[in-house]
Amino acid sequence: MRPENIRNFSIVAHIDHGKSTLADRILLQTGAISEREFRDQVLDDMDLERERGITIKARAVAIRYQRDNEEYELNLIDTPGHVDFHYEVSRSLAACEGALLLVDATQGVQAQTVANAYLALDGDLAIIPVVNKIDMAAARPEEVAEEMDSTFGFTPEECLPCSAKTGMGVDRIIDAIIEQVPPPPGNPDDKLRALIFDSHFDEFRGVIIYVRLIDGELRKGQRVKMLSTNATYDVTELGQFRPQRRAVDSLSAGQVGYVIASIKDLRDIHIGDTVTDAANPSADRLPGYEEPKPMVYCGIFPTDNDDYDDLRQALLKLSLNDSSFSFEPESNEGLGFGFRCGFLGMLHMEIIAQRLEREEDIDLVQTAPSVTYELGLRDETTISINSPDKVPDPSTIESWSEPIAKVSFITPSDSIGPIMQLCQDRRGKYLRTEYLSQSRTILVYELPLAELIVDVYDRLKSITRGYGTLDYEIIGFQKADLVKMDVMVASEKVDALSTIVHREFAMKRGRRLVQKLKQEIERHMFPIAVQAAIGGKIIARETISALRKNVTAKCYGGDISRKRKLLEKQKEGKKRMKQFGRVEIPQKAFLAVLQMESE
Ligand SMILES: Nc1nc2c(ncn2[C@@H]2O[C@H](COP(=O)(O)OP(=O)(O)OP(=O)(O)O)[C@@H](O)[C@H]2O)c(=O)[nH]1
Repeated sequence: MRPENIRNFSIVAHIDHGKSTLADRILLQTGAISEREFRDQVLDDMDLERERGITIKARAVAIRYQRDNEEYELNLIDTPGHVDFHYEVSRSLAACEGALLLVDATQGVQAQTVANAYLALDGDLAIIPVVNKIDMAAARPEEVAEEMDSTFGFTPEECLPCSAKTGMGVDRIIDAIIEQVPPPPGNPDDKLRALIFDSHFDEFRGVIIYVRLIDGELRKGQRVKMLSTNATYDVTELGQFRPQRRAVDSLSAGQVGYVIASIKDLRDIHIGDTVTDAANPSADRLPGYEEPKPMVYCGIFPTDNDDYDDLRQALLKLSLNDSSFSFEPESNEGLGFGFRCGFLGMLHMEIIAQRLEREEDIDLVQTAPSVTYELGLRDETTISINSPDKVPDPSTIESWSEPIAKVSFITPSDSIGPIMQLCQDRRGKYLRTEYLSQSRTILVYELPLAELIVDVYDRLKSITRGYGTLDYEIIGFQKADLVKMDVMVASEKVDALSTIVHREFAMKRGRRLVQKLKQEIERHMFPIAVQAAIGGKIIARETISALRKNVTAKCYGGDISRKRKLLEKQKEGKKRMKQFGRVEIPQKAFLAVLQMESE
């Protein structure tokens, strides 16, 4: 295929604005899939994605399309739409020359519409604005076109109206792709340079990498070299998804396709790397991308410790297909053996936890999320920690830094007050307000990531009755007055209950924590002091008074079977108790604290 007849494009949109439906509709209208296949959304091929309506992994489909006696190849590169997956969007966009910016005519411009539009603009892509769902009674296409004008400067005439559901307006979109997206620039006669923009692990074929050829030609059987690692591989198969996998003998400059080369481990592949010919290599590396680091951590423990090995296997399998997910063994006095897992964000965490429970059938205990902190030590070294038990002796710590997110809220204007209050309560720093239209506003704040992940998203939804959306990016680390808060039960320090808190909130949180523990720990034969402390100084205290608990006391009368049942139940309960000095702490108490939301 000549580069002049190739168009590489993506669809970017806020969640649920109809990206997958439009993608499928384009495939249907160009004859790539049948009416029946259209009904089973082909681009989202993971069950879980379909259920949540979120496209997680980027995929590419090559469409052959005939117009005016010319054959075109339209490569549609799919992108995820959620906040946690920005980096996947930008790496998919790096393989494109154009993007459809899709907006729901009933919802208007939302937080991820703005974020994705900027990613496309940063990548110098031709943007075609599309207003979708015009078949709906609640559609307000004129108003939404106005928002596109005030936010991005697209005139109402430039915005193409369509209904991905009925197919109305979709032909015009296909024409616009051919007319407005520039053909790929590369040279088929130059040395091979191909960009790896995605990869996934196939149980049967091993690693499958997705490439966009910039220059030259890639052939079956060719020995290729990865420029960042110098590793070489023989291409055993290459081809395109149309949308089924179809092998070809060669791909040339401008084309998009997949490569299979007996690569065993996803970790051998660097997304953003340049593939070249091993015998005749190009020296020029394409601009790559930096892999995102996990920012949000939580502990995942099997409810039943016998499931530990199964859980480890399951995590390993997941990490094979998702290089941004990490895990390492962790043990906790209260919860036993488990893993500390790292995620890009809250949604990423939720998806992985759900997948584990559903696909692997393992009951899990998940602790409250925390973030990565950077600690400057007195010996002038810096360490990163992602869990309170890794905090060194306080006397060695010079400073604490925490990740800061720039958060953009798009909200109905009448909710601005409560959202500003929410951000202030969460140590937020106000940046600016922009007006999107008469009734909707963009509000921008800096918030510590640790505060953002607690409940800001849920609170936004309830404040705005579901109409508010947010998007964030990590802008760096900032110094903060953080401390490690310890918990003592009957004078014994319980490491598993330590947390990292801002000094300003330590008192309040400490008080809540000891109250909670008081409720969860049963009375013993002696009084028990429950204390929260910072660096040896007690900041909160509760006392559990002494009482001899007799669970059968209420069962007067002769009902021996009921008595026995109660005693057995009590025995079972005991199994999940941990002894700390003279005190038994139930697993429930650890969870109550580890899952407690900070306020
Ligand atoms: N009435 C109407 N509904 C539509 C239209 N396009 C999409 N939808 C519906 O809107 C919902 C979301 O559509 P999707 O295509 O899954 O949205 P998406 O943007 O791919 O969502 P993510 O994968 O979560 O990013 C689905 O229920 C679609 O059936 C349209 O033009 N008209």
